[in-house]
Formats: sequence, C-alpha cells, structure tokens
Amino acid sequence: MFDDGAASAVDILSVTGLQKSLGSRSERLKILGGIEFAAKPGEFLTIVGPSGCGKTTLLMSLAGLYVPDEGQVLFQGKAVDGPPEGLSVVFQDYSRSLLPWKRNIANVLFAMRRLKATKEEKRAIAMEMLEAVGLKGFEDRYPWELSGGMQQRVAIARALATRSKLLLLDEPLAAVDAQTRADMQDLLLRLAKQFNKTCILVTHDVEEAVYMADRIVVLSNRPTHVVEEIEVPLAKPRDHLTTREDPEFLRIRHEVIERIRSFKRS
Ligand SMILES: Nc1ncnc2c1ncn2[C@@H]1O[C@H](COP(=O)(O)OP(=O)(O)OP(=O)(O)O)[C@@H](O)[C@H]1O
Repeated sequence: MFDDGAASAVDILSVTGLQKSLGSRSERLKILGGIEFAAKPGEFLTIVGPSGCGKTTLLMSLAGLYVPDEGQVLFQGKAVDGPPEGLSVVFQDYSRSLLPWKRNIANVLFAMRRLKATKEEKRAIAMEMLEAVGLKGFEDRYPWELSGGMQQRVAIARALATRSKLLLLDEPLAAVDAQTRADMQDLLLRLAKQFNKTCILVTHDVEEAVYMADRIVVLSNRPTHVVEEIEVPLAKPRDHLTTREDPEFLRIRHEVIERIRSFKRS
C-alpha cells in the first residue's frame, strides 16, 4: 500500500476524492463533495468551515465510522474501511464518552484492552497518562465527581494511553469554560509534542484554529470541499498573550474569518 507515490509514504493520513451523502434513501443530502488533504506525522491540523458544512461527517469518515461513497482515506498507507488501530477520537461530549460506572483509571484501562501488554504495564501507562493530563490523585474517582474540563482530560488521557499515532479531536473544548479552554489548548499542544502525536482538530472557533495549528484546512459550504490550506508559521510553544497579539496571528485570523464569511454570503 506504500507504493502509490512518494506523498503517501510520508503522510500519516491522506484523503482523496472523499464523498459522502447522509439521510434516508428518498432524501439523501450530499455532505462531503470530494475532500482532498493530507497530514504529516507530528503535524497539528485544524479544520474550520461554515456551520453545518460537514466537519463532523468528515472526522467520522477519517475514523472509519462512516463508509465513503467515493474516494478513500489512507491511514499509515492502508485504506480505512472501519475503525483502524492506532487512531483515536476525542468527542465534544465527554459525559457520553466516559463510562460513569467505571473509575477514571478503569475508563483509561478499558480503552487499552486491545494493547499487548501485561496488566501491570497497562496500569503504569494509564497512571502516566492521567498524570500527564494533570489528574494524578484522581484515578480512583468517578468521572461524575470531576469538573467538565477534568472529564475531558480523562478522555484525552484515554486517547493517549491507547498509543494511537493519530488523534481526531471533534470540538473537544467546546463545552468547557473560557479559562479552562485556554489551559486545555496549551495542554493539548504540549501533549501532542511530548508524545509525538499527529492531531486533527475540528473547531468552530477561528482563534482556536489559528492558535493550535501548524496548518489550517478551510472547508466550503455543503457539499464541502477544501478551499484553502493555510500554513501557520507562528513560533512554538504558543502563548495566549504573545501569540494572539502577533501580527501574523491577526493576519491569518482575518484571512480565515473572511473566507468563512464569504460562504455565508454565497
Ligand atoms: N445522519 C445524518 N442524516 C442526515 N443528515 C445528517 C446526518 N448527520 C448530519 N447530517 C446533516 O449533515 C450536515 C453536516 O453535519 P455535520 O455535523 O457533519 O456538520 P458540522 O460542520 O460538523 O456541523 P456544526 O458546524 O454544526 O458542528 C448537517 O446539515 C446535518 O444536519
């Protein structure tokens, strides 16, 4: 599968001609209209687009949770035809993705059940990941005993613990308050670097998209396609004061907002 061009040998994920319609047989709605993009190992991509354009549908298709009508997704050189190993999804709604009857460590361990390691090794990894997200001491609590931001950190620890190379993040910070959100943006960037993860983050928030990204993928209205890919050459680590005041940050933010606005008018 690695011999179809140099690009796929270096891309951890590549998407070509991806089309997807949803709805009933009599009322099919074309959502994805031929998506093309790729992600390199270690890259942090953000995906933005007009409301309802199909961002979640795209992420679900990348995760192998939707079967494409046309085109394909290659993950580590292999066509995705179901949820692949080595890829994890973090959803917006942490309260529905964590199992409330399991303690936090058990939630993390549950996601690791397919890993080839001893019980002790798995427990050590789970503890390391909970510590990495700042939840040392909370491993034996239940998710519902934690704040929203803390619950989402359990979900992130769980995604990290599976040793996935690629994290798909669907608006993971949309439900947390503004201060927690800023802290968690920094946490995600730090973890992505520390554990060498490739990340694809869907967000409604253009400032978040610019702050987090190495590259921004801008989608059009439905049926959606990629209209622009914008490199974000801002220095790392990013900082909520200096990065957000950087003229380059403001220029890119302006460009993305203008792009998305143009779709609202069309
Ligand atoms: N299972 C489904 N059946 C029919 N239509 C669907 C289904 N799921 C989503 N849609 C429609 O497809 C479109 C794209 O939905 P999707 O959630 O992928 O967009 P989005 O860009 O993530 O939305 P938002 O900006 O609100 O987060 C929407 O108009 C939605 O109503």
